Amino acid sequence: MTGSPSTALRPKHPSARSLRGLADAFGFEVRGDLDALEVTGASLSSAAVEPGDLYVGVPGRNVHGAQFAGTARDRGAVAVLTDADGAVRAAEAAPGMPVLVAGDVRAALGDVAAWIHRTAENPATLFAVTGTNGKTSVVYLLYGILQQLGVVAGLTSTAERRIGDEAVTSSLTTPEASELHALLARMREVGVSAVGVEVSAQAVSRHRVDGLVFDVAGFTNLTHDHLDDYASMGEYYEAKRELFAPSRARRAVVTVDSEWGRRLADESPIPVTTLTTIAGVAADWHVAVGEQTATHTEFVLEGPGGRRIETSVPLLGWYMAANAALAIVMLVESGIDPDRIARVLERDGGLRAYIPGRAERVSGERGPLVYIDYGHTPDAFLQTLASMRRFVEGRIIMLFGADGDRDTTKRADMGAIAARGADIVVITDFHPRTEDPAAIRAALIAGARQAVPDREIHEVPDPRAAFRAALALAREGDAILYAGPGHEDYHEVNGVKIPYSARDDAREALREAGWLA
Ligand SMILES: CC(=O)N[C@H]1[C@@H](OP(=O)(O)OP(=O)(O)OC[C@H]2O[C@@H](n3ccc(=O)[nH]c3=O)[C@H](O)[C@@H]2O)O[C@H](CO)[C@@H](O)[C@@H]1O[C@H](C)C(=O)N[C@@H](C)C(=O)N[C@H](CCC(=O)O)C(=O)O
Ligand SMILES: Nc1ncnc2c1ncn2[C@@H]1O[C@H](COP(=O)(O)OP(=O)(O)OP(=O)(O)O)[C@@H](O)[C@H]1O
Repeated sequence: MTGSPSTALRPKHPSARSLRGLADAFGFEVRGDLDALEVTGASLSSAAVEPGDLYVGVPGRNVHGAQFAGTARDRGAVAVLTDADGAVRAAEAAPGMPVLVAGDVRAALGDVAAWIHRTAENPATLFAVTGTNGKTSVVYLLYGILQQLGVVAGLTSTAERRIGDEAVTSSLTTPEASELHALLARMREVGVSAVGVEVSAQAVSRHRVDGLVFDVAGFTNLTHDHLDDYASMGEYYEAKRELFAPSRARRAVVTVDSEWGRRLADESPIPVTTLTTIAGVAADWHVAVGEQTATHTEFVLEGPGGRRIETSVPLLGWYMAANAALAIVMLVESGIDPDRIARVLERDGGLRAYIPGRAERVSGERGPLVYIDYGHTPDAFLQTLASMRRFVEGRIIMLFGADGDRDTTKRADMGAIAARGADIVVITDFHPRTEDPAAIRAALIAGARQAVPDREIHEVPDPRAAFRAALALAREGDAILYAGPGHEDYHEVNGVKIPYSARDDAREALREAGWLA
């Protein structure tokens, strides 16, 4: 695998298409002369424009993108696509640059990007995964099983975008439509025939997956998160539900462990296959979770016609069995013979998957177990702690912080769940962004204290010092769960991304302590 800095992936041999043809195909009003102009890509970030691009100026929360048309032109953009307001700004910023005018630019972008990159022609099998927790995991599990089946696969997730063995770091969970279609075009060039796409609620609301029809859309769960972007859980649910419409997906696989999942299965207008981990809940497929160890989770998946797959996933937590089962059923719904999947999993002794920063064990054979996790919701805390309790012999020390400038209403619950589920709690800073980090820590500590007044709590603002404090408290047989940073390689303070990899730092601290060679 090759890692490289975050950068959008574009096709190496893009087709040049007539700008006039694009304007005609979409009925855009044209200002300026388009004749003889050709377009090879699209970007809605002026900094990411490549020569031959259509620069897409969208009205944002902070600024109107059209005002950066001058920078986009300097970088080689051939024209601007924007709205009426943006057209005025673009004319000021880049006089003489041709402008295409749309009513709602974001709403047009998916189809425009699909047209430019011809992604509707010979598409790969497309899988979408949504839900509050588990999206990245399911996308990696799909990718892993597809590779075991000998399929050249791709993925886009919060952690990485992957084309076969090539990987780049992600910024958004779901790329903007311009980037997503370019990525799919690049994947087609190298023969990728199946792609897993992690779809956030924001992506559906903001048209990032427009211009695509997924073959199978999967749903994991819905729990408290993003209530800064959505006014209520009901609105958050509605945003996710939109993915399960005939214009966006052909069929669905829905985990019906929760009330939200059952509601989605009932309300979805596309064909739905259901899956549950709960005995007694009616569903097409049932998952029985078996032995859970520090490295593996065993499970049996049973479905229609007496289908039975008994296997394991090399990841911690009952929910990874649920995630793996969802991936398997999605593959079955895409047309892959379940017996073939069963044979391949048996041949390989289970699923092969590595998910960066999802309960990733960084400790070695000696000393406390140390996991770095991406969990940043109350439910993720609850599930991971419960899973660890099943095999951790000693104490669990939980280290975490909470995002600044993001859903503040979940902080008390995060503190409370940590205090109830762990033996020692260490509170640190985690992307305070523009908020006062001390206030974020105070909210977490208040939640923890209210739930368990006598819980041992340490407050250590600097994450490096906090991990070392947690490690100093740990003995052989204990475990440290460092929740939040996952795969990330930065710490965001006041708009500045300071390099910080919890995984690397934890390994360094383990070496300093003599626990790791
Ligand atoms: C709330 C939200 O989704 N915002 C996204 C949105 O920003 P915005 O509308 O505020 O844009 P803006 O800053 O006003 O800028 C307007 C336009 O000008 C462009 N611009 C701006 C400045 C400049 O110099 N040049 C330039 O071209 C911007 O690229 C943008 O197109 O469009 C931007 C451009 O793509 C995104 O980077 C930005 O994501 C921000 C960073 C974000 O944090 N989004 C989160 C909420 C998000 O989408 N999260 C989900 C879910 C994660 C999860 O499940 O946990 C995700 O899919 O990542
Ligand atoms: N099915 C699940 N149910 C509950 N919690 C889960 C599940 N799968 C994973 N988790 C927890 O949620 C954390 C995040 O997992 P993952 O990255 O797969 O979710 P995600 O939906 O992609 O999150 P995000 O959208 O924030 O990237 C994990 O580290 C684990 O703690």
